[in-house]
Amino acid sequence: MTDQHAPHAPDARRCSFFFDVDGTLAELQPRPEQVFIPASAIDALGQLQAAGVPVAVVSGRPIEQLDQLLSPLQLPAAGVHGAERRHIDGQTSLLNVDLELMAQIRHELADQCSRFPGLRLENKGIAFALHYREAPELQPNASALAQEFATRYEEALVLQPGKCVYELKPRGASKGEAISAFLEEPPFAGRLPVFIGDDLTDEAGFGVVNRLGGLSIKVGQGDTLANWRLDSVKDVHRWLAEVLTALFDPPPASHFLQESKGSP
Ligand SMILES: O=P(O)(O)OC[C@H]1O[C@H](O[C@H]2O[C@H](CO)[C@@H](O)[C@H](O)[C@H]2O)[C@H](O)[C@@H](O)[C@@H]1O
Repeated sequence: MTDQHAPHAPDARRCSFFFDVDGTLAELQPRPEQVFIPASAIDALGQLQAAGVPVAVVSGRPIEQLDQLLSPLQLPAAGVHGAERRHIDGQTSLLNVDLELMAQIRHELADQCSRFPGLRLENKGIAFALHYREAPELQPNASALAQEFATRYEEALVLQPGKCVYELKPRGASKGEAISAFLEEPPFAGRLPVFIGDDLTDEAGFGVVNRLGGLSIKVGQGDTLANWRLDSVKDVHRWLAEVLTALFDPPPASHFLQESKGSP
């Protein structure tokens, strides 16, 4: 990683923007249900969209939750790490998932998790997250349990480590695939992709964006495929404000974006 700053916020008229949510648009919180996106950031995203700039959110959360977090804005969205995708026309595509098997897995996981008070099971219907943020001492147990289920149900599930969480996502779900698919469709197609994310699940998106010569931006520390870096969620919000300023006024220099080097 270098300290080199990006020269300018990109020209939004030429870009398609993809934003991760937790740790990027929203500060992390002890519990998933405590998360919120500041109204100013929602407003900024709405202004971009209203100006005809394609904007989508790409998250590990289900789209239903993304709509609540972004209310009153409703954006094209990829949820559950790309397993669900809502297009610009409001139609949603879903990965083919065996719902009966997922219900059985949920049952078994809930049963296993009850052995570890403090370990929180987030049930997303077609994916599961084992959160240990509030009980860090349970990290090895969460890891072992997630690994056991990923192995036992390898035809259906893939282990996705995250921040104080081990997620079991449906096989085939990928943020990279979701961003690729958006970029094949109007209004995203033919524009420079910009993707901002903070976590391991975002690396697949960074890879896709890099191959297309776009702007990949990692929030915070850690090895990454991303070419640029922002230090914090607050810097994401400031950078977003810069993008808007550059869209409506002459572009100012960016003081927040730093070039990043290193692989995950
Ligand atoms: O892809 P994202 O939008 O970044 O979502 C990733 C996961 O975020 C949530 O978990 C994380 O954020 C929580 C709230 O800040 C935090 O408590 C937890 O430790 C983090 O792992 C969410 O609960 C997951 O469903 C998302 O997949």
